[in-house]
Amino acid sequence: MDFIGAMPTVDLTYSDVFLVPRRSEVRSRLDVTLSPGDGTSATLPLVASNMNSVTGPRLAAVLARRGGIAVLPQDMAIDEMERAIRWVKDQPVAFDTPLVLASTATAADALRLIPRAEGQSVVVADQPVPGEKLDARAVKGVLSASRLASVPDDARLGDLLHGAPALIEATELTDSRAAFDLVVAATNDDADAAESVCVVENGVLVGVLSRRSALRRTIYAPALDSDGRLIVAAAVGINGDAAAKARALAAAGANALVVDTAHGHQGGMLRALAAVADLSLGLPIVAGNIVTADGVRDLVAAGASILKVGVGPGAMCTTRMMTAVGRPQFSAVLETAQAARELGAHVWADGGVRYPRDVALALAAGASSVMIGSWFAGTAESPGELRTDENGRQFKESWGMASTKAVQGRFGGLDPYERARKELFAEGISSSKIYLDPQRPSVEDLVDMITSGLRSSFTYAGADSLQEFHLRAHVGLQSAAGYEEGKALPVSW
Ligand SMILES: NC(=O)C1=CN([C@@H]2O[C@H](COP(=O)(O)OP(=O)(O)OC[C@H]3O[C@@H](n4cnc5c(N)ncnc54)[C@H](OP(=O)(O)O)[C@@H]3O)[C@@H](O)[C@H]2O)C=CC1
Ligand SMILES: Nc1nc2c(ncn2[C@@H]2O[C@H](COP(=O)(O)O)[C@@H](O)[C@H]2O)c(=O)[nH]1
Ligand SMILES: [K+]
Repeated sequence: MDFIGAMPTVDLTYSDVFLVPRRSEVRSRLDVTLSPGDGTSATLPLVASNMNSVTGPRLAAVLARRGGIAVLPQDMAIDEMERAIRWVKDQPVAFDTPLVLASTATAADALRLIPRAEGQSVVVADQPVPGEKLDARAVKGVLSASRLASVPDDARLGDLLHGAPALIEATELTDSRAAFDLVVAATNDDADAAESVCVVENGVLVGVLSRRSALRRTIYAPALDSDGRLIVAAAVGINGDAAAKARALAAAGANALVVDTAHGHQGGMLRALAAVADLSLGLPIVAGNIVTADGVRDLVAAGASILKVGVGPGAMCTTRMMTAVGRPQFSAVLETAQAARELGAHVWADGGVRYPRDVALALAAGASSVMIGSWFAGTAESPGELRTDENGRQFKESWGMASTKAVQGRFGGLDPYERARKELFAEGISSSKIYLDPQRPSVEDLVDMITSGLRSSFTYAGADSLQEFHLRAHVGLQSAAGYEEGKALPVSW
C-alpha cells in the first residue's frame, strides 16, 4: 500500500482515508480470491469477535460455512466451549443447519428464532428431540418467515402446513449449479410454498437449502479443518491457567487459539502466551490487543503468529474516553501489519468496522483479516434472544466485554469485595440495542454485502488476491466533507 503523496505524520482512522482506482486487468469481480493466507484455513478475511453477545455455536457454524471464522469468547465455561466446538463440527458443510420445531409450537415461538425475511424458515416435525438426528419420516414440512409473519402469533405450526414436505436426497446435490436448479424446481409450484427444501441422507434430515443458500454454495468455499469439518476458534484470557485451558480447547477441536486481554502488551500476556506456545499444539495462536510495532515484536517473540490489533475503536468500547489510550485504527493496522510481515506474522484488525469500506481499508493497510463484533451482534445467528421494540423493529442486546455487565458475569463467583474492586475499571457499554437490518437480518446477508464490496474494491485496485491488494492499494487522505460526499442520500433533497 502507498499513500498519494507523502506518508501523513498524523494517525488516521478509516473515515480519514479512501482508495484510489487504478488500472486493472482483473476481468470480473468473481475472479477475486479473498483468502487471508494467515495460517488458518479461512477462505474469507472475516472473523467474528470473541464477545458474549456476538459469537455462539450457531453464528460460528454459519460463518465458517461461508469461509470465515468465529472466536468463542473466554467467558464461556470450558465444558460449554467443548460442547460448542463439538456442535460446530457436527453441522453440515454443504447445507444449512435446520431449525426444527414441533408441530405443536406456535408462530411466535418460530419468530423468536428467525427474523421475518426472505430465505428464513423453520422445519416442522413430530416430536423432535433436541440434539438428535431427525428421521425424515417425522418431517411434516417447512414454513417460511413470511408465512409465519402473516398468521396469528398463537397459530400452531402443524396447522399451517399443507401437502407433503419438499425433500431432496443429499446425493442429488453434488454439483452446486444443479443444486440451485433442484431447489428452484422444488419451491416453485405455489405462492405459499416454503422457500427451503429439506435435505435427507440415509433416511435422516441432514440440512435445509434455500435458493439463496444454494446460490451461496456456488460463490463461497467453506472454511474446513483437515477432517473436512467447519472450523472455529476459541479465546482464553491471561489470568488463571491459560495453558491448561488452551490444551483442553485444542483437544476439543478448536482450530485457532486467541489469547486476549485489553492491554496485550503487558507481562501477564507475555507469560500466558509463552505458556500456550510451549504446548506446541500446532494451531495458529492469535494474541492482543496491541497497536504498536513494539507490541508485535514482543508478542511474536512470545509465540503469537497472528496479532489482534485495536485499542479503543470498538462500538461497545469506552477505553479512549475513559483513558485517552488507543490509536486511530487505520494507522494502528498499518504500523503493526508492516512489523508483522517482517516477522512472518499476520494482523487481524479488530473493531470499529461499520461499513464494507472499513473492511477494505483494514485489508489495504495490511491486515489479513478483519474482526467484527457489534455489527454481527445484530443478526439472527448471534447468541441473544431476538426481541421486538414498541415500533415492531427487531433487535438484539449487545454489551462490551469490559462493561460492568460483563465484569459482573465474569466475576460473579468472587466475594462481593473482590467483585466490587473489579467493577471499578469498566471500559465498555453495558447494554445497547443492535437493530437487525430488515434487508440483511442474517450474518450471511452481511457477509454477502461485505464480500461483494471487497471483491469490487480489489478490482478497482487491480488486485485479484489479498496479497496483490496489499501491494497495489493506493490510499488518499480526505476531509470530513469528502467522507460525507461518499454517503448516499437517505431520502431526498
Ligand atoms: N480492544 C479494546 O480496546 C479492548 C478490549 N477489551 C476486551 O474486554 C475483555 C476483557 O479484557 P480485560 O479487561 O483485559 O480482562 P482480563 O480478564 O483479560 O484481565 C486483564 C488482566 O490484566 C490486568 N491489567 C493491567 N492493566 C490493565 C488494563 N489497562 N486494562 C485491563 N486489564 C489490565 C488486570 O488486572 P486488574 O483488573 O487488577 O487491573 C487483569 O489481571 C477482553 O475480551 C478484551 O479484549 C477490553 C478493553 C479494551
Ligand atoms: N474497550 C473495549 N473494547 C471492547 C469491549 N468489548 C469488546 N471490545 C472490543 O471491540 C471489538 C469489536 O468491535 P466492534 O466495533 O466490531 O463492535 C472486540 O473484538 C473487542 O476487541 C469493551 O467492553 N471495551
Ligand atoms: K469506541
